[in-house]
Parts: sequence; structure tokens; C-alpha cells
Amino acid sequence: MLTIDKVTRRFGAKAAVSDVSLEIADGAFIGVIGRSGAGKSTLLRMINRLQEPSEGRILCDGRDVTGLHGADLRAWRQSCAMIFQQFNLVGRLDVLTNVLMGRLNHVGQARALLKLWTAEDKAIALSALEQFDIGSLASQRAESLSGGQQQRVAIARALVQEPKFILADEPIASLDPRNTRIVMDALQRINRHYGITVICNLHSLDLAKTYCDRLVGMAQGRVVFDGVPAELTSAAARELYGIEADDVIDSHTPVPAAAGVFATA
Ligand SMILES: Nc1ncnc2c1ncn2[C@@H]1O[C@H](COP(=O)(O)OP(=O)(O)OP(=O)(O)O)[C@@H](O)[C@H]1O
Repeated sequence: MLTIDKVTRRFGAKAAVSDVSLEIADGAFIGVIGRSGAGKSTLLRMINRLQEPSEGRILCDGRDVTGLHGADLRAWRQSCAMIFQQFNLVGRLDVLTNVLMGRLNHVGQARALLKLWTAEDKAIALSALEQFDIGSLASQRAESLSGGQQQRVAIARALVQEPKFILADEPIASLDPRNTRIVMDALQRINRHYGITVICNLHSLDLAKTYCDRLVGMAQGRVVFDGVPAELTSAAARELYGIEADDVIDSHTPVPAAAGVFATA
């Protein structure tokens, strides 16, 4: 259980996140929704301590992670894999090495820097790639891949990290509709197959309703909705998104039916 307990984050006089409390059960797939600037990224980044809360605590299974330092903080960050909008791969390195980077904390930095990966490490990384149907791309430079392929590499890297949580910050914001679906399917697979808790910031309400089992709606740093997708009425969504509502509600964005979880982009 992840407990966010009265957490606030201020930047100067402005509260990006304001007095947020949430309890997130193990194995959940949570969508954090809301308009631009609502505080979604800041909330996610506080969970793995990329940002520090100004007030409040974050607890995992009752243990306060807000005050962790040194090796304990590194271990916590390892248990919270981040997925970013821009993939954050090392473009000039091959795909397999990028995935192996997710093993850094398991093998020790010296071995990793010397590229002394064991056959077992490589097998784990390759198997992760194969799960997302991109095993054949293992030896290609990451920068030569399409956006959807790169994001699947990033998800494979997160998986080999063996995290408890995946924190995905607008993971599909720079993808076309087909790749959007493939990447969301990959996150869903990680959630269902491995029981990893996924907390995913999403701008698209359609996607959030399709993939998430609970939605947390934020506006001006506060949680203004918390429930299952069916509870988010059009009126509630309009209130949540304000002037952006027409972009995200009844948008009829052509999201094609899943081309198969393992389709190659
Ligand atoms: N490092 C920072 N310094 C100053 N202000 C910040 C910083 N990070 C975020 N903010 C402000 O905090 C508020 C919330 O930002 P945040 O990025 O968390 O929102 P968001 O919901 O993720 O928006 P978006 O979808 O556009 O990324 C915004 O007003 C933003 O300008």
C-alpha cells in the first residue's frame, strides 16, 4: 500500500500540489488526470523523490519514504521505475544495453560501467524485449527506432529493474494513436501479468477510462475526483478540465482497436 499523506509541494508562493492524500493499493492501475498544470507530474515526481514535498509524508507499507537518504533512497528509487514522455533512452547505445541499464542496481555500477553483463542479465533483458515484440531490435541503436518502439524499450528497461511501482508521466503524449494503444497495452501487461502497481499521468480521458481501474482527477494541485472510471460523469469531467474539456471529452480521437498487444510498430 502506498500512502500519500497530506502532501503539498510549493514552488515559491504557488502550490503545485496542495494537501493531497491518497491510498493506492498494490497492483492498482491508477490514472492521474486533469488539465495542464494541475500538478500531475509534480505528484508523480514526489513519489520517487525527484521532487521533495514541502509538507506531508509518503509511506510504502507504513514506512516513511520521505526522509530516506543514501542507499535507502537509491533502493526506493529502484522500486519506482519512471517512464517519461520522451523515453529517456541513450540514443547512441544499442537497445539491449539500454534495457540492461535497468539492471544497474542489481549488478553494481562498476560491472555495468565495464559492460560486464552476465549471460543471465542479457537473457533477462532480451526476454523483456521479446515480451513487447521488439526482441529483434536488440542490436539496433536506440535512436534509430520509432517513438512507439523506443517507449517499449523504456518499458522493458523499467521491467528488468524489478520495480514495485511504475510511474509513467504522459507516456504516450508524443505517440500516434496506434503506438499509443500498443504502449498502453504494454503497461497493462506489466500491471496484470506482474502485479506491478502503475500510476500513469494521462491527458486523454478516453485512454484513462479504457485502461485504468481508478482515476484521480486533479485541478489546481488538489484532488477533485477519485473513483472508478464509470463514476466520472461528463459533467464532472467538464469541471475537471475546464476550458480544455472539449479537447478531451467526446473527442472521437481515432484510437484503433488493439492490433494485438505484441504488434510491432
Ligand atoms: N520546477 C518548478 N518550478 C516552478 N514551478 C513549477 C515547477 N514544476 C512545476 N511547476 C508549476 O507547478 C504547477 C503544476 O505543474 P505540473 O507539471 O505538476 O502539472 P501537470 O498537471 O503535470 O501539467 P502538464 O500536463 O502540463 O505537465 C504548474 O503551474 C507549473 O508551472
